[in-house]
Amino acid sequence: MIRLGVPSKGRLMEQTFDWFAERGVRLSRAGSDREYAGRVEGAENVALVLLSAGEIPRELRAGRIHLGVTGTDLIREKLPGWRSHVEELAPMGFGHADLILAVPDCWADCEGLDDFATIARDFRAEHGFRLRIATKYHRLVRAWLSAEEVADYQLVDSQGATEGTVANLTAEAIADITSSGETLRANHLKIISTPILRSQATLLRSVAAGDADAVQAFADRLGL
Ligand SMILES: Nc1ncnc2c1ncn2[C@@H]1O[C@H](COP(=O)(O)OP(=O)(O)OP(=O)(O)O)[C@@H](O)[C@H]1O
Ligand SMILES: O=P(O)(O)OC[C@H]1O[C@H](OP(=O)(O)OP(=O)(O)O)[C@H](O)[C@@H]1O
Repeated sequence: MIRLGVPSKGRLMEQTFDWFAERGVRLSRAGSDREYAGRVEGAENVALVLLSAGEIPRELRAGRIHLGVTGTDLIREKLPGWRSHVEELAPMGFGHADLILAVPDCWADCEGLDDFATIARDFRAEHGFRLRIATKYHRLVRAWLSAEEVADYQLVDSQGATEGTVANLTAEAIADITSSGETLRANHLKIISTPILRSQATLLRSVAAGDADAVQAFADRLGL
C-alpha cells in the first residue's frame, strides 16, 4: 500500500485535491470535516493520510509516508540535507509564497540589506542587545543572513501572527511567508530584499519509504 500524505485542512488541502482530480485520482475526506481519515478513488493500493503541512517533511524523512504534499519552504526548513531524504516529483503550481525579511515602514533609511546590516550594528551599540527578528524559519533565515554577512541580530521564535510582533514590541523585524502582501501592509511593514526563498506546494517522494516500483507506477498513473 502506498501512503500519500496530504495537508489536512484549508486551501492547501482543497487545491491538492483539485490537482489530483485533474489527473484522474479523486481524494476526499472519509467522514465529516473533523475526521482525519481519507478516501482514494481512481488508483489501486493508495491510502490517503491527512496530516499537518508542517509535519509532512518529518513523515517523509522517516519513511512513514511514501509520497507527500507540502511547501518547499517547510521541506528546506525542517530537513537539513533535504536532497538525501526526499525527491521532488512535481511542483504543483499553487501555494506560492515568498519567505522575506521585513522592517517597519517608518524606517526611512532602510532600503536594502546593506542598510539593515548598518542599522543592526548601530542598534546593538545603542541598546546593548541585538536587534530581534521574529520568525519560525530559523534555519533558512540564519543560513541566508550568514551568506549575506549580516551578524548583529538575534532570532526570536514566532509560530504565528509573526507580523504582529513588531507592534507588540517583541521584535524589530520579521522573516515570514508572504503571498498577496496584505498582512505586511496591514501591519505597516516593508520588504527590504529579494526573497530568501520562493516556495510552492510540491509533490515529494520519500527516499526511506522504499517500494520504488509501486510509487513509480502511481507517478505514471498521474502522468508524471
Ligand atoms: N498566504 C499564503 N499563501 C500561500 N501559501 C501560504 C501562505 N501562507 C502559508 N503558505 C504555505 O502553506 C504551507 C503551510 O503553511 P503553515 O506552516 O502555515 O501551515 P498551517 O496551514 O498553519 O498548517 P498546520 O498548522 O496544520 O501545520 C507552507 O508551505 C506555506 O508556504
Ligand atoms: O501575504 P499574505 O497573502 O497576506 O499572506 C501572508 C500570511 O499568510 C500566512 O499566515 P497564515 O494565514 O497561514 O497564518 P499564521 O500567521 O498562523 O501562519 C503567513 O504567515 C502570513 O502571515
